[in-house]
Amino acid sequence: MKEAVEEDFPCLLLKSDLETTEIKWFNPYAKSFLGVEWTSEKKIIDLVSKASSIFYESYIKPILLANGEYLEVQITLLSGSGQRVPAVANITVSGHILYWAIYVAKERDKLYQELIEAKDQLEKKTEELTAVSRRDTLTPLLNRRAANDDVLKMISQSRRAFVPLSFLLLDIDFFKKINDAFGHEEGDRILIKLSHVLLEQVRETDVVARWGGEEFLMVLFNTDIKDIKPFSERLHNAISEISLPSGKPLTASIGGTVLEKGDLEQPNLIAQQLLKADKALYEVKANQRAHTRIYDSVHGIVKI
Ligand SMILES: Nc1nc2c(ncn2[C@@H]2O[C@H](COP(=O)(O)OP(=O)(O)OP(=O)(O)O)[C@@H](O)[C@H]2O)c(=O)[nH]1
Repeated sequence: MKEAVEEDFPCLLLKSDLETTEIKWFNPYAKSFLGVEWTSEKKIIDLVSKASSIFYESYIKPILLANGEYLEVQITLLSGSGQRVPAVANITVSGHILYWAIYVAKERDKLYQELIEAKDQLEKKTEELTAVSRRDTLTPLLNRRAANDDVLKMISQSRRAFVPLSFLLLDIDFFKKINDAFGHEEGDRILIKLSHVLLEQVRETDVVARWGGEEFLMVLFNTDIKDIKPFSERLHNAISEISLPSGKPLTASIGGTVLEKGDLEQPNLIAQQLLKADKALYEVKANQRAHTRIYDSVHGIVKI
């Protein structure tokens, strides 16, 4: 076997002056990689990027003076064609001469880049999957489980600094008749249109979900009984803008309740609030429909 000679080492080997950074010697690999001829004026700072040369002065040099070596330093080389090439250097110092062993880290950086991209894509996919798993299958609204999670967050926020939360259950009037008269597909289209109307009427901090078939849950943040009245009027008006194929307006009934400070200590808080809202909804359905009623712990069920 032939003896190893300078030409055989697949890394850049250099000797340079600690202070002036003048290159005293480099191996043939460095020569062909950098595309430069050796001249006594060549300096390390001519072979690396501007950032690396600043890094050399402010960081590499002091560490070499203190420790006598600096291993696995990341630098950017400038190749003969002016390309920026990531590299890793091991440097030792003897007297005022630095000994550099630099290996090109293009592949490692490519791999690292690919790993970062794969991680980004995974995170994006996870976000997409989470969004899909939170959404109702027909409408753009949250499904029941996601709404439950979000309302629990609203409640814990309210525990930290109390804000009233209004729970409203909305149920389309005579939806069975709509399905029967115009078909299930038309029924689905109405559910979607209504969902958009609900989303338009609430604030970003509110929760709107399809709670079941033709029943929807809205939890309005920082909203008490006096705020529900104008909201409910606006909402009933907006819903009536949805026309059925017969030309008649769509209507819905709403039953609600407001979470009060004292309620926060109760167990099964969401279920408790929904029971109250449901009682109010039952009253609307049993009477005029197309209106809102609120269950209030002091007054019982009140018309809005
Ligand atoms: N098109 C469609 N219909 C649905 C969907 N989910 C539930 N429904 C229908 O909604 C109707 C609900 O009927 P009911 O519970 O009797 O209520 P309603 O006819 O609206 O009567 P009131 O609530 O008393 O005004 C049923 O016919 C269900 O089949 C859905 O995803 N798409």
